[in-house]
Amino acid sequence: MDSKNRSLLSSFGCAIQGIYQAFQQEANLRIHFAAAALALAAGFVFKLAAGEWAILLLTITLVIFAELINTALEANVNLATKKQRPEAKLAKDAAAGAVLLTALNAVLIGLLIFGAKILEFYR
Ligand SMILES: Nc1ncnc2c1ncn2[C@@H]1O[C@H](COP(=O)(O)OP(=O)(O)OP(=O)(O)O)[C@@H](O)[C@H]1O
Repeated sequence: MDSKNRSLLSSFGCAIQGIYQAFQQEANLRIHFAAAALALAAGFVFKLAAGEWAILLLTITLVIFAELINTALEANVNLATKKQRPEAKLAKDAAAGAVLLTALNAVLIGLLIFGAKILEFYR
């Protein structure tokens, strides 16, 4: 294997390791993965259409993406300073706000996709 392919493979390995480490350390990320698993299972139960699957997968990816960026940013801030700094607070709170927005969006998308189907199921 040439060095370019090896470094591509090792970058991929680092990325997977990053997701795994964040999963181990961040309770919120575990909650997002659990919610994603539930939503995917519900998708199979309710036999979603292709367009609905696309929106659901995009929504799940967006939440997990935001939580991973939030984790990376938190680690970076903690590395940069151990002191209480307004800039550190802004960085952490803005990143947490980004996660909150994606999570609220996910709840709305979940209601739009599954709300009517669940009501129909119980009718
Ligand atoms: N160095 C700092 N300077 C000023 N405020 C900080 C600093 N570190 C953290 N904070 C504030 O304290 C809050 C909690 O910080 P913490 O590092 O525990 O992260 P968190 O947002 O609780 O994330 P998690 O629970 O996922 O680790 C932050 O949202 C921020 O408002």
